[in-house]
Amino acid sequence: MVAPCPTSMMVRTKKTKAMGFPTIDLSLERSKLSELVVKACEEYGFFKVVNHSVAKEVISRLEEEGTEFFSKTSSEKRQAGPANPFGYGCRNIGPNGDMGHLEYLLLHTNPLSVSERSQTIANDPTKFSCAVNDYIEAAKGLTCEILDLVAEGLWVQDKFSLSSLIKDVHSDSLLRINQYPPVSLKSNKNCNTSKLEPHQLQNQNNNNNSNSNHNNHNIGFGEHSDPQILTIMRSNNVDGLQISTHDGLWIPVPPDPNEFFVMVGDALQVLTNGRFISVRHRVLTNTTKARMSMMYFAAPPLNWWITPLPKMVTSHNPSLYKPFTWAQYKQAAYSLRLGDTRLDLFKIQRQQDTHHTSASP
Ligand SMILES: C=C1C[C@]23C[C@@]1(O)CC[C@H]2[C@@]12CCC[C@@](C)(C(=O)O1)[C@H]2[C@@H]3C(=O)O
Ligand SMILES: O=C(O)CCC(=O)C(=O)O
Ligand SMILES: [Fe+2]
Repeated sequence: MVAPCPTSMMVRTKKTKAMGFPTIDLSLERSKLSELVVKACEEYGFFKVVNHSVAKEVISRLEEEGTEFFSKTSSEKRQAGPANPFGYGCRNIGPNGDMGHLEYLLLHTNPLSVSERSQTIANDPTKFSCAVNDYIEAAKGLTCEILDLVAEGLWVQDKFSLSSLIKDVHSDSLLRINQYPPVSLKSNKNCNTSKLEPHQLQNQNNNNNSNSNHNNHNIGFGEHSDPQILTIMRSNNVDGLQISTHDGLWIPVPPDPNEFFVMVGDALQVLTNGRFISVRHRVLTNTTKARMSMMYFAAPPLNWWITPLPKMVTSHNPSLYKPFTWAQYKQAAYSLRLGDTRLDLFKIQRQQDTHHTSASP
């Protein structure tokens, strides 16, 4: 008899659990739909949408541009970098030493910025910027549709109060195209992490603290939440994304190139006064195939205030967060590490939070 080894059993039962997350059919009747969207945001901060109205051709044109760019030589790609924060990045994530097995293009969604950046990214900059702008418009449309459903499901008086945050021309929304090269098991074994600085190693370990059957070397993108309001994700047919449930279990997200996945970001957690929690997620590399993902991060203009919607605050349920502008929140995010829970900096400490229940003598 072959007995299962105790460690692998523990990994399967305690650390990753085969369970689902919601899939929402956008063609359903509106009141049902808004109820389902709110429930998914509350329970997972994550869901998949089907029957969306984004044209396949808009998705495939961006995917082609991404494939063309990532197949260039490293020195060609480096002309579009370094990502500080926009442009081409390879392995480095953000300014504070976080690293992953990926390369990416990070762009501001402002059409002028896209047009300028495309000069160093593509051989045909006009074709590149058209593909990017069309994708951004489609992703923005889908985001607004979802945010209007959220507002309806929460019975917020102004149904457009959430979508209007990202519709403004000065919106600070971003687009990121990530490519994760395959990392073979063999190269995992041989990977020499001693070449990394101590703080980088520390970070890889931080990103690997509560997870499934993997080691430090196949982290494509370490555990984090997205700072923005909502993220719309689409990937090719290669797996790797995992989301964390509220009780810390990791759920793999099977890829679906024809559909979109929606993530609640930190700013929506604040806008709903903690009723929704931003989803922590990470990407593990595939052993044979390259994953490509397209992330649209929906954000307000830099000088706009982020505070809980009036409907979400009552005397029994006071605001959990100090008011801050999106620029202040971004500044905090960029001063911290990828996996940090940056919203802690903006939490209001109330007296009952600081009281510890202890048996009185
Ligand atoms: C390590 C970092 C990269 C990041 C900025 C940060 O300091 C912390 C948040 C990171 C993140 C995660 C979601 C997408 C992203 C573009 C963002 O807005 O916040 C990245 C930032 C980045 O890669 O520049
Ligand atoms: O590639 C993915 O699926 C997720 C990437 C991600 O989380 C990010 O870019 O913020
Ligand atoms: Fe993310």
